[in-house]
Amino acid sequence: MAGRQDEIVHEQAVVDELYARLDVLRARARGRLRDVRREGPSGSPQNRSERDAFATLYEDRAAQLDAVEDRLAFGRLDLAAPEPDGETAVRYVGRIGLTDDEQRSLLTDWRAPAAEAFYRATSLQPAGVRRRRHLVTSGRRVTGVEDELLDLEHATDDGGQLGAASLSGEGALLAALATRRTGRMSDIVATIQSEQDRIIRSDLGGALVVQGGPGTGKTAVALHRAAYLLYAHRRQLERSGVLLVGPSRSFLRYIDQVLPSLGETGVVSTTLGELLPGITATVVEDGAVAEIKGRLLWADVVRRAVRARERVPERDVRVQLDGHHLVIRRRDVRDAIARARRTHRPHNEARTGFVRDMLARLAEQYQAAEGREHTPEDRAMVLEDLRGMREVRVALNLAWFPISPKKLVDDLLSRPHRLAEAAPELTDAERAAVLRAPWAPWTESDVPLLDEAAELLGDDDDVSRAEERALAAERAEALRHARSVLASGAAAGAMIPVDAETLAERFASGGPRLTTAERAATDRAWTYGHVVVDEAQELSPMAWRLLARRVPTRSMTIVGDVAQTASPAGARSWSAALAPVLRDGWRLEELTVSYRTPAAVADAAQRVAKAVGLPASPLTAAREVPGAIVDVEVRAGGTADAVAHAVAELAREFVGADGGGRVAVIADASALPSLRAAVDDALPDVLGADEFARLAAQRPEDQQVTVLAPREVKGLEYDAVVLVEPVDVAAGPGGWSDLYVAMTRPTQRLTVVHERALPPGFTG
Ligand SMILES: Nc1ncnc2c1ncn2[C@@H]1O[C@H](COP(=O)(O)OP(=O)(O)OP(=O)(O)O)[C@@H](O)[C@H]1O
Repeated sequence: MAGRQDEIVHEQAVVDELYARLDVLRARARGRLRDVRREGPSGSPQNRSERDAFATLYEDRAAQLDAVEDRLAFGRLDLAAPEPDGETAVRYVGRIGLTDDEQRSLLTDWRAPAAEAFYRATSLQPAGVRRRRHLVTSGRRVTGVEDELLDLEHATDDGGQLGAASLSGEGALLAALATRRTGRMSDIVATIQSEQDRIIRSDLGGALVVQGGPGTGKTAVALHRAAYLLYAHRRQLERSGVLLVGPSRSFLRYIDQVLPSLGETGVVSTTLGELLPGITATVVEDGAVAEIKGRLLWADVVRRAVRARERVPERDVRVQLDGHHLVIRRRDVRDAIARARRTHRPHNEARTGFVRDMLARLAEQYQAAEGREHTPEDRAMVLEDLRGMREVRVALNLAWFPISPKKLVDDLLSRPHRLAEAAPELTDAERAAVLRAPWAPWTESDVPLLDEAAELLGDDDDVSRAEERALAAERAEALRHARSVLASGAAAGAMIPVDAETLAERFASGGPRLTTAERAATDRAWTYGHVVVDEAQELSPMAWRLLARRVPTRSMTIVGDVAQTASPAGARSWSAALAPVLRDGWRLEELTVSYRTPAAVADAAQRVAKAVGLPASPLTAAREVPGAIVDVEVRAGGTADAVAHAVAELAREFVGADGGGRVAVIADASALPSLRAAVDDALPDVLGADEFARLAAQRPEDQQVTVLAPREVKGLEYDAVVLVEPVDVAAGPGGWSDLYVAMTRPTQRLTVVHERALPPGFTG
């Protein structure tokens, strides 16, 4: 024991030194920020924008250094041989890389190649590692060390354990898994397992699908991969950005601390419903309608709907200019439409050419009617007159109607004749299911249709194009300037890795605040360097089309579980879901260890999945928790009381007054109101009025005790779950998948309350 205590004292000294260095760097970044701000708003606009740009860099750096306080250093590698450069054979691994003023490495960033062995080395393949040490810390204090000896030849009897176990840093891992849930996901950087690390560090190129059962760390891995890719491919990704698509706002909130704690803030996180600027689609739609709207055939439907706005009139239209009769001839319109279509430009943009063509034909008729050759000035005037004539405008609009994506899709979904014309492949019943009132609120499955429409229509906005050209010129100028600033060494003192392009963008954006993420989030057609999709099994074929457009390189990380698919529009097989957009251009990785659920819960969920034919991946639980399943069978009508009693007891056991600990009741949506009332009745007696008042005052997203439907707990987790009448959950909109999701939410305890028989497999 004394040996171990000595080790802790030794590591404390190292950790103290690392925090001291962190404090120095923080003070420096703040000092520089103060200096820049002190200069005030004087000087030329160029100087001001330069100062703003540097201020942002220092702010970012200060924020990054603040974010890494918790568990700054968590690992140590003792290497078998001195490294080639003669540096020390001991390497510390932490949240970020730190060097001293002479650029000697003090701490290795977990994402650096030099840290890889910390996650991957095993006693069979030690990769030069003799000992791997996990540092257990609380605040800045080292409270323990956990050693694994990997290179058995050099093993000494120093209390370390053999690294043959399949879990690395088992003690640290199990401790992390057993801690109370806070309602926010935390990073797993200190305990990433080797099968997870392989995925996190997988190449940037191409699409990577990560399939894994519930609780295998898919979300955690996806987030750490985003942080890794931003580190390993910073130049490429910082400017194009990374997009993270999650299933709901509450899910995004659940994960929103992970990337900042890894020092990364540049990821655009969104749901599909909020992906298009100017649209917030939060209405939950009936699954059957979502399925119809998610079918790929809508690509053709929307295309036809656009084409329907380019149409030859039923008859020629006669107009008069200065007493001369002119005819908007059907055949001219047909020719002009054909010619405009041949440009393959979006509808609203191609319209300009169509109108110009038609006006030119009318101007020719006018010249013929006048019987004299027009000078260029005459011609310009005639064209101007024609353009100003109301009848001409109306006739040309009818032939080629300028229309916004919203209007096009709204018309399509609210006007039976438009839908019938554009979607002949749907049955009458399907069309009736899809039709809704004009300007009804947008739903999530409308978003891919709106995006499809926006692609085909384009934005008829000459102004924005002109602005873009001006911006490009401004950027080029800023780049020239940034290069000269860098050459002058002005950024060197900042100790901030910055290249000319990044600096130029900061200069050119005219202000300090416009990050890549912000610019990307407001530009519908932005193409990202990488896209991460979580709960990807829920996406419809049309949603995949939309996402593929966001990343022309197809560099994607797609994580999900086809056994948890609740939406009828979603996927039951990755091949089927991805073939239309990726063909076979994707690679598959599987995660098989459940870190969340206790073994008994994971086993029960697997048995049910197998019994009902869900495509569940193999799943081994990382840990046993005694008494993890509690079966409460009640007489008819006794459910609400039993649930209330169970929740109250679990709240007493798991919920802390410090805000830690989460308990959820999960039931079919129809049962929620009565269960909520029963729980609210029971809690004060068991917990006391004060504790109940504290819980009742919590905001919905922070509630430590909640009553929810399966779709609301997707991707989330709780210390304890009360699952109510499993057969009813399975009969709900998400079917057996909903039950599978509900069963696999707890980290410690699953209490099942039921009046009717449990589903097949539940009890083994
Ligand atoms: N290597 C690890 N170290 C510590 N905790 C881990 C590790 N891997 C996963 N976890 C924890 O396990 C839990 C489940 O992880 P996560 O939510 O990423 O799983 P998932 O596969 O996305 O689950 P679901 O399919 O239910 O959405 C989380 O609390 C996560 O922090």
